[in-house]
Amino acid sequence: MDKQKAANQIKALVELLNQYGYEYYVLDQPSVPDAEYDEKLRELSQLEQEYPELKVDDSPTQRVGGKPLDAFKKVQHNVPMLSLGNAFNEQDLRDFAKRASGGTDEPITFVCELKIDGLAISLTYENGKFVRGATRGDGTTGEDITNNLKTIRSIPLSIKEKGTLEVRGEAFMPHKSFLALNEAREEKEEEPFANPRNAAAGSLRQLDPKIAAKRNLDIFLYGVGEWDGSPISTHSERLEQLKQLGFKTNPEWRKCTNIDEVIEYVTYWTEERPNLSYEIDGIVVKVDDLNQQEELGYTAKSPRWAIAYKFPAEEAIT
Ligand SMILES: NC(=O)c1cc2c(N)ncc(C(N)=O)c2s1
Repeated sequence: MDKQKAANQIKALVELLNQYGYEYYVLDQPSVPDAEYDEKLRELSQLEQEYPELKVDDSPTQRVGGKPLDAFKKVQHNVPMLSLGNAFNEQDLRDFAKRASGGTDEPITFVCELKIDGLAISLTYENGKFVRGATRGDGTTGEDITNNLKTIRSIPLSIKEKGTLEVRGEAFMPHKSFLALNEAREEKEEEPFANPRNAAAGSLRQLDPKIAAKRNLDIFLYGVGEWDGSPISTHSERLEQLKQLGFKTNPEWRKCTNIDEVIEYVTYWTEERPNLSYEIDGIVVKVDDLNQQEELGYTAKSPRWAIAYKFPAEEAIT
């Protein structure tokens, strides 16, 4: 095959395989059997071996790349990644809603989302390419873990969005991956991880991306940092936008037109939580309207327009 033909074939295979990967890892609705995916991946790897200079950054063969690092570089978050104030009971939630309405009884629309028990991360895309992934760190300075995040199959290596876009979410280890990992560790007489959150954090702190790649991590995106994207007026529109851009968002979010509906949602998920395939440690409640969020602003370290309801700590099953 001549070089131009190889370049066209590589481009077509990368696009096709990324679409297959999106269907499988983001939508959980594969359109082709695994064998077909594997066959196309083999064809792409062979072409890239024959023409290494034709490799492109968003090729699925580049997910587990990079040599082990000596250390992680520090990175600055231009838009700080803030922590959330906590609520521990119904009254705390009602007090939050009262403050959010400025003490009036004017009804406020909230968005409730599951609080994923993982590691807060930031993903930056430039001209559609995934260029940097970082931990939250202390909110203003995090660590560059790009090579490890590239191994998470539900993170797109390219999106159809020009300019700079920074999205934020939670990387986590699904229950199934956690149980398998601890079983393997016990067989090797290694210390098991105490919980999926520690396992996810430990995996993303690996200096060798080949180890992170084996940990079957996943991610849900739920917000943006730096983005001059199309103007929208609510957080719920933001969640829809993230989904349209090809990001994996958690499907259980719900718009609540008053605090009673928020409490209903919290009650439902307190019961339903054990049936999820991943760990959650609470519910995040946000004011939906972005102008109202701006009016409410921030305390020194948290937004006034959001709160994290924390589930009561589970008694350790002895
Ligand atoms: N610290 C934070 O701001 C957040 C932390 C989390 C989390 N662990 N899970 C979900 C959300 C969400 N859907 O907004 C947030 S927001």
